Amino acid sequence: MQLELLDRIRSENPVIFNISNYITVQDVANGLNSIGASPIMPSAIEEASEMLQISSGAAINMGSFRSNELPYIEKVGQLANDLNIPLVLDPVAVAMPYRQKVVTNLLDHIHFDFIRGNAGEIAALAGIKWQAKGIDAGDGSADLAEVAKKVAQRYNCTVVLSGPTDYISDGTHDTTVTHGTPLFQIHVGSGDMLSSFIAAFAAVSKNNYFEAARMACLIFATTGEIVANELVDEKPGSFIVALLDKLHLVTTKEIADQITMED
Ligand SMILES: Nc1ncnc2c1ncn2[C@@H]1O[C@H](COP(=O)(O)OP(=O)(O)O)[C@@H](O)[C@H]1O
Ligand SMILES: Cc1ncsc1CCOP(=O)(O)O
Ligand SMILES: [Mg+2]
Repeated sequence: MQLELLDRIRSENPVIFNISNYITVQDVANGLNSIGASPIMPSAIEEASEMLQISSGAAINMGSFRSNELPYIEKVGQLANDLNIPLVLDPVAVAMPYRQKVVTNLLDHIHFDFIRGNAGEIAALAGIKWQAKGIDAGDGSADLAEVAKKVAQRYNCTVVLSGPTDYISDGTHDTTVTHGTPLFQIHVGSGDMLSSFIAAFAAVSKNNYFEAARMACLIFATTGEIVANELVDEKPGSFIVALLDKLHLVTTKEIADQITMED
């Protein structure tokens, strides 16, 4: 288990390029900054290349794209592939038909090293029956480990299917992260933060993308769990402030003390 990837993010301070949604862009920027990475969120197609050349990871979030931004999104994806920059896709609400068409088209042209979504989103990409609900996971009875594995094999990438348990698969290896807190669900942007964290962990992982995904999930969820244990009531506003503070301060020893032998 490479908890030291957290220390490496803090010492290397990798630039992480993001196409964010406009709802949670500030959480993503502050989250990356808190953990020790350096976020950048450009929007002009003319500067995509020069911005990617200074970046060590990239995350594309499909939460609020406009159709006229699709050429920019494709260009960023292609450039990240050309430059060998680890690339994460967050297919927000992809069970909706128009988004499904756009995202599957993107996946046909660009190689994403990671796809991170909730159960509703990853089940939609797997073509498995599931009652998705907009940006939320929704309901269903599929075997989530199998759902993650199917998408990983279909797109030759590492998949993180997040939720109360995070399922991680690269199509060959599978693992889970069982830490976290339900408070993540009452803060819009938790999933978006996790997707950009995966890019930051991948940036310092020396191409061990399965471990990067596992450590991003474990460190994010465990930090949230530590914060939730210190909150007296269910307070979404206090949670995000305390989470950003703790992401900055948490040590690998605190994480190691919080997790169990099976992790
Ligand atoms: N009920 C829960 N208990 C513990 N952790 C959770 C719970 N729901 C979500 N998480 C955590 O919240 C983070 C965001 O995941 P998720 O809520 O699935 O994404 P999204 O916001 O895209 O739906 C992940 O780190 C996940 O482990
Ligand atoms: C509310 C909303 N609408 C489109 S994207 C978005 C934010 C999604 O954030 P997350 O997937 O992290 O909950
Ligand atoms: Mg989401």
